Amino acid sequence: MRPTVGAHWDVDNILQVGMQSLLDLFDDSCEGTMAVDEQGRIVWMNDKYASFLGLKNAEEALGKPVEQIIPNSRMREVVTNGKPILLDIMMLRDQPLVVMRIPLKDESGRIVGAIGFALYDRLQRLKPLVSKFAELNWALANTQKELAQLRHSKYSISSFVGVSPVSLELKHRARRAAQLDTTVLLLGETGSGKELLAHGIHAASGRAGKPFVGINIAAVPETLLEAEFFGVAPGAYTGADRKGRDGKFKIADGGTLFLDEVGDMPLQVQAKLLRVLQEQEIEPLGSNKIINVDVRVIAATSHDLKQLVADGKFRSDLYYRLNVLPIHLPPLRERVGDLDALCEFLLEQIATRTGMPQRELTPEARAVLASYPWPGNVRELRNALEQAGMMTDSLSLTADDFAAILPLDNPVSAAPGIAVPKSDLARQPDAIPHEEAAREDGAPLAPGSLSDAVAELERKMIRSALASTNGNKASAARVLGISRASLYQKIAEYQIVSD
Ligand SMILES: Nc1ncnc2c1ncn2[C@@H]1O[C@H](COP(=O)(O)OP(=O)(O)OP(=O)(O)O)[C@@H](O)[C@H]1O
Repeated sequence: MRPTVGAHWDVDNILQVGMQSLLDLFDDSCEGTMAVDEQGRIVWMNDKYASFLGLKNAEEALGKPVEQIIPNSRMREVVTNGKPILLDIMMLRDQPLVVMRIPLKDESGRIVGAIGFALYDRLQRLKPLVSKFAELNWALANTQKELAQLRHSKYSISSFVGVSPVSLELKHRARRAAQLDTTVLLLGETGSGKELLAHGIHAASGRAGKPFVGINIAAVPETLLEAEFFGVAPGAYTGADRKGRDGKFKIADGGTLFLDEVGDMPLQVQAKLLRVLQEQEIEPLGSNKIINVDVRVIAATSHDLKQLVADGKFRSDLYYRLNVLPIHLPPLRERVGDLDALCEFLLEQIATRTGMPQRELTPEARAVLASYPWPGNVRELRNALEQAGMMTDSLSLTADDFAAILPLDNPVSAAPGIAVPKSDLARQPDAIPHEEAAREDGAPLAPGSLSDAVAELERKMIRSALASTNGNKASAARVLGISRASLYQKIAEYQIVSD
């Protein structure tokens, strides 16, 4: 027995009357009203809403699936889960509508449909809310557009500057690779243009309109790599990842995923990558749902992958899977015929970026550059040109300008795994020779905490290593004898600015 209120009212009555009054109120104050059945088909609509929607009359909408008449409608959601949406803003015909949707249930509680109310002309009191919504919508659309632009390739194959026969052949191979939708493996020393070429291949491929997503495997801590690749399901973790997030494979869906420094991938992740390459499906962490993806992989490495396979550090099955279409990028010293074109291009780029006048090279300077082994390849060449330009006001860069920059007497070893000459370290303003750091002369060190001193030493060593490898982190990590992941961590920790 339900409790009664007063003499003539019982609770059921109050609810019924209350509901009727509420519906009347909404019907009266809302311009648009409509109802759907349990299948999401429109069963009723008022004439005002019909005319707002551009229909001749309400009958035109009857019996149609709601989305056919109102594309953004969430009425079906309400019918499916039985939960009301009491206040929502919906864009319709480029206009914001304040809407309310309520499920309709029969006496047994079964959902039989839903009713919706929309306000559009009389929004005066809700104006601040609606303007805020419009602002946020606009900002979101802009950000999405920017992101999409960023994810599109910045370069084409012709951005790879090179006129020597070997470069022309390389670009020819890249163009062919672009037409085939297979995995590509780019092999070459650091700074030789692997990433640039990967962008170019993507841009020349049928996937050009879709995202180009890059990931530097060496820069991601091992523990985060799987999440970075495959994503995280909502609720799998607490904290920032609580809501879940897409992995790079999902983001690159339809486009190209560039796996830089693939040789640095831990064995456990290699097994998972192999599966994705074979099946074209991923399983986000913490979910047991398989998601299909359509991604073309371009992998790159400066390591000898075959050697890594022989050493048991790289899976041979993954190696064969990646090595379908290998492209070898020769080091700069093997294509000196490109130097003039490259210098001209880089000097122009530097001038544009720095706002300084564009420099030229004297014939002697060209000869000096041609005789240098360029272990850091084009990246090192650009740094050398920029440094030389900063040291003189003259429009011409001479051999002397480079003498102070390039260690000609003591060339850096050309192979990856660079041995940095001491002269190199000493030339850097921050460098501290080992002798000084050790203070074998017994001179007292300034007092202070040991950890501060160690941090300072680390900072200086990292700066020196980066400077002597022209900002190449892979080589700098090797010089320092630490993993690349820890170098990246320390760079972030000490806020060291590097290329
Ligand atoms: N042929 C080229 N023409 C123009 N710019 C080039 C060329 N090769 C390399 N570069 C430039 O040199 C820099 C290094 O190139 P990139 O990052 O592609 O090398 P990488 O081989 O991927 O190096 P890493 O192995 O260190 O990642 C970039 O700024 C790139 O634009």
